[in-house]
Amino acid sequence: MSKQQTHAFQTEISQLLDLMINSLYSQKEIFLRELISNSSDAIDKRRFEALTDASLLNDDEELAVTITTDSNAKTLTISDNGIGMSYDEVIENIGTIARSGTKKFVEAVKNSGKEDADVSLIGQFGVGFYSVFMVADKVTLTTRKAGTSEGTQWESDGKGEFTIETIEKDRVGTDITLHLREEESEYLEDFRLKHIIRTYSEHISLPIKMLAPAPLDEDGKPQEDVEREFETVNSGTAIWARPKSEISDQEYQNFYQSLSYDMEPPLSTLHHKVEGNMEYTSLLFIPKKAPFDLWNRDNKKGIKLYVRRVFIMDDAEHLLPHYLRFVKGVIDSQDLPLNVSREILQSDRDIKKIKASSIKRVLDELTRLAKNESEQYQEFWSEFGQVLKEGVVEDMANKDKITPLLRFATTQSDSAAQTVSLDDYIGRMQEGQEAIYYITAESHQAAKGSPHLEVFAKKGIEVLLLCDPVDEWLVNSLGTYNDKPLKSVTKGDLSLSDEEKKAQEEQKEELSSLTEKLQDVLSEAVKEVRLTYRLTESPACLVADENDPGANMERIMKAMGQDAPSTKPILEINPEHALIKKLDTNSDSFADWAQVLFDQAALSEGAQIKDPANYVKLVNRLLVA
Ligand SMILES: Nc1ncnc2c1ncn2[C@@H]1O[C@H](COP(=O)(O)OP(=O)(O)OP(=O)(O)O)[C@@H](O)[C@H]1O
Repeated sequence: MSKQQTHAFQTEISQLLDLMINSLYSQKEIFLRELISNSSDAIDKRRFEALTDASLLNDDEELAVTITTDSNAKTLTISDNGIGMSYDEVIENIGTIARSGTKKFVEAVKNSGKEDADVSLIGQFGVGFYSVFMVADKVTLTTRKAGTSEGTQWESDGKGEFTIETIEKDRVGTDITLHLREEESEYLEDFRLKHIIRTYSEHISLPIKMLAPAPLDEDGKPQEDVEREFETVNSGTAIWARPKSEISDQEYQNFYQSLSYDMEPPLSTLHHKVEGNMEYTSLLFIPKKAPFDLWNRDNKKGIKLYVRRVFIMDDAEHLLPHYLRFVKGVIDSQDLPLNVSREILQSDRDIKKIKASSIKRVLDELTRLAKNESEQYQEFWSEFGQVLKEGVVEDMANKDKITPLLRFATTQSDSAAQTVSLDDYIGRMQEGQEAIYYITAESHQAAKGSPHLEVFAKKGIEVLLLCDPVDEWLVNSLGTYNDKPLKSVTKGDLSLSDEEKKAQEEQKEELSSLTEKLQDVLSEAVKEVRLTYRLTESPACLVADENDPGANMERIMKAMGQDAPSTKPILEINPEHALIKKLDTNSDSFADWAQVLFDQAALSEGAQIKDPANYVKLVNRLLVA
């Protein structure tokens, strides 16, 4: 039974289409790349599904993308014999459900002033199909899903609505016909179309076909009565299968772009052919710039797996670990079976070996960059450092390789830029300094301003300033580096000389009634009150007990929606500070002073105080007094 319906586009898609039609003027030609890439994906899917259900593909059927034009009707048609779509899939994929990138794309286009940049965003945000409305005022899509007998037709002028109906269609696959706008007739010219295909889709490992020119007659004019044949326009060879020496930088870059939609050339290109027991080729790229979806944990695309040039899946997970998710590329195995499943991949020994070698290649390359091209490495670090840090936690086997690649902000410089390696730090350690000191905080500013650093500044000891969320896990996993333990400046005791210890013991005795009274008054908020020698300018600070997680970790756990055990901090007071010297345990306002001291210590760490209004009231009362 035929059904015809009219639907409104989802609001976000309408906004997107409005931008396509009215705001993007340059490089409109990329619509063709987008359609070819969708067709190629659809063909890959059909081939893949046919591996387990042979009825989905006839033996004699050549899988290809075909491009035809009709200059009278002013239409351009892109056809494929890929997997196709069912009626419901068309509704879902094209029109009603915006992809995750749609909203971001709309925002990015609105925010950017440059037209070129606008167009480059289309691929990155996965909104490719809609780019047809840059050149067409009406688009007709007909499709039939492999394994079904019914076709579907979708049509729209891109202005708010589309119609959809069931139709008869004799071939499996998808045809997309663009009714070109008056001013876009260049896309009817063979020469122009071939140029676009060669520019963007040269490496698609599928034939892209167009009608060959008609043979010429004796006068050199095209013969009109002979039937023209289809010819393949792209070279269609997989670039990774060619010898390295024959591939130009530009070719590598074009291929990288087709994988990543990144307009910049990659930072590094790693192309290896492995022979012997296990044969495979890997072509990996390290990008210069982070893509917008780097932090999307569901985004697993990065490395494409091929088996003897047949695309198997887009799934970086088994081929590279999560912390190298920014690497793009292809791995093509000679030995795996074509019908390899995700489950098999997970346990396959060869895949594990390929993964281990790929990790090694990427980390070796980063080590090389860090050593020889430090400026480039620094740029890499500012884009991907936070992600690479996850590797120390995630990949124990390679921890020793990753750790020297880490870069930190420290008290040595004013800037928040992460530029200091642990080797740099160790090279600058003071005589007798046993540990690598660090502080974790919510922001660089909070870390830098922490009173805990006062004594370190006085002694000239450098401290790592850590404020990325992953840092807490990082320092826990690191434990030590080159036999030097990593130590938080906010935890536990400072190691001291014997004389210092003696002097402190005496002072502790002297002030014991003060610390006891403070502890009494603040018993709900603190675990202990004790003297400190880590402060020079502040009256008090909070420290965590040696085995407690610490305030920053608790804050992060809460932000992640996890139950953090609430541990009480230790209040340390600076016996040399005028305020502490003036504290009078017998005064009526002692409890007020104690509370203000505690709140100030929390504030100076960048933490929030429980009752800000009460704090203000107390301070004012004390000021007036
Ligand atoms: N020729 C086609 N054959 C089968 N399905 C298609 C075809 N073209 C598009 N689709 C379906 O429509 C969806 C939307 O396509 P669109 O180009 O907007 O985004 P995408 O291709 O998913 O994103 P990206 O550009 O990041 O790959 C596709 O994911 C696919 O499911």
